[in-house]
Amino acid sequence: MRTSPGMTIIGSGFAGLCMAIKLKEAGYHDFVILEKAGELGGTWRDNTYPGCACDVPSHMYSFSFELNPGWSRMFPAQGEIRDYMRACAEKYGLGPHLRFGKEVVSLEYDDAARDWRVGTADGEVFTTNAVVSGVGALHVPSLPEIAGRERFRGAAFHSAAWDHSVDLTGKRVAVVGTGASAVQFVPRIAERAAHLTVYQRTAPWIQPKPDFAFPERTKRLLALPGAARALRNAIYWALETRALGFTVDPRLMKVHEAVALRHLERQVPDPGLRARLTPDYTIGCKRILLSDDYYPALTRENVEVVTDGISEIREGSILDAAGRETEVDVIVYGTGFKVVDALNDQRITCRNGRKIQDAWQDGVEAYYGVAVSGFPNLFFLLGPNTGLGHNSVVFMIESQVRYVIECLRLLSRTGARALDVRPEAQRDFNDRLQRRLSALVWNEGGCRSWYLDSRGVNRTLWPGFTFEYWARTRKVRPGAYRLIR
Ligand SMILES: Cc1cc2nc3c(=O)[nH]c(=O)nc-3n(C[C@H](O)[C@H](O)[C@H](O)COP(=O)(O)OP(=O)(O)OC[C@H]3O[C@@H](n4cnc5c(N)ncnc54)[C@H](O)[C@@H]3O)c2cc1C
Repeated sequence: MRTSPGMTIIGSGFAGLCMAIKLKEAGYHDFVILEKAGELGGTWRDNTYPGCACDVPSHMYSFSFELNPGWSRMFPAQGEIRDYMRACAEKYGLGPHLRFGKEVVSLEYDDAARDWRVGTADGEVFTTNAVVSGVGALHVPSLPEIAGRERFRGAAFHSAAWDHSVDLTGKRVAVVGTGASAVQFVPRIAERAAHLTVYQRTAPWIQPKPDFAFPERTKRLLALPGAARALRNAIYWALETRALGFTVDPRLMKVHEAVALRHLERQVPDPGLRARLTPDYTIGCKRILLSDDYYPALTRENVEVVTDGISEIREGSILDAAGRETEVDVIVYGTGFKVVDALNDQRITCRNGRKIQDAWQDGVEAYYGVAVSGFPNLFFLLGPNTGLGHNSVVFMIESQVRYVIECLRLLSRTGARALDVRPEAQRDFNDRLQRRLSALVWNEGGCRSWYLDSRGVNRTLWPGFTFEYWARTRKVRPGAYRLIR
């Protein structure tokens, strides 16, 4: 079957939904949203593990044009965010545009027709003038390469595919990994399991989480004209100050380090355990986590932290590198995700003569994270170097969506059919970006994190303040693009 929408959006997370809403507002109604899953929501649909919540305050982790005075708490839980996204889709009438169960597997540019052919796994082809990729970076679970993993006979699952049919009450549970997800679900498991063994490879930096439920009175106040906006602005600027340490002077990260160490000291009285939980790398080089209940969970009598590494998984046990064998009934992998750099995960072939993966053989890059030279009218949301370590990515998504709409307006104004960013504009932008990044915390002291690619280059984060990105993407510089008629 062949369909010809003017525009195709891939993914129905925050990025895809925002693009769709703003397209409609700008008067473009001829578009589809292709989503591989059976419903919308991206991250907040897939991750249903106990305790799953956002670490950006609710009033900032939402659309600026769709404020929600009714957020129940400072840091929203997964279900509330998913419901917010569903409500947005409903309010802005996205239903007729959404196509579920449509996994995009190929993007082929027809240079003569100036069209993209978007192929889905079930054989449908959408011929479209422009494509916006909102595929997200963190939705392919990563399972560790551990000898014997397949031999384990008990229940075993990844946090992003939580098996709710497995009752952990009274079980001997092992958690592998201590990243952002594990820090949220470990306290919940610890309450129920007979015994919990947490296998930690790298200790995360953790700061207090100023979370609380908003009293009804506060919600009523926030519903007054301008109140929710004022709170959002206050949160925005508070979060931006965190960028001073990330981006201006890494020495400022010492303040963050002191806060985190004090938190650890307060919550973990045992010096031996504390030593094992103290990170040995610069704070900020990996995402700083927020939690008030993770450390207390690790001090429980039924919880043990193993830092020796896992050498083997057996039918009913885990053997650690110190030679200790621990019998377990269930293994939960909190081992994060295979980071999908834009379309560079080999799951989607994308070509205009040459493949996009070949264009990226020296590293994934784009112009402002949005456009890649040689691939006209293909736009990325949260593309290369536009992720954040300090503020809400929804802010970046909104900036990028506005930029894409500006690109479409440029096409309408000039009568061109497509635009292609000039290679020199992309080169110049990325050279400056990487020069700036090389001096910052993510490259300090041999720090390794998923922010860096296999060559140790940061292709993930925006190295500055988010308002700087917002200001620089407000207008499209026509000189940066080649217009194709
Ligand atoms: C557990 C977890 C917790 C997080 N917590 C935070 C947090 O606290 N703060 C924060 O700022 N960020 C957090 N993030 C990052 C989060 O992913 C982003 O904040 C945001 O949700 C990204 O939105 P997105 O629309 O770009 O991607 P996603 O939400 O990942 O949505 C992408 C969508 O595209 C679909 N898709 C992918 N490939 C295809 C394809 N080939 N064809 C069709 N559809 C496709 C996916 O199914 C998905 O629905 C978290 C991520 C995870 C996994």
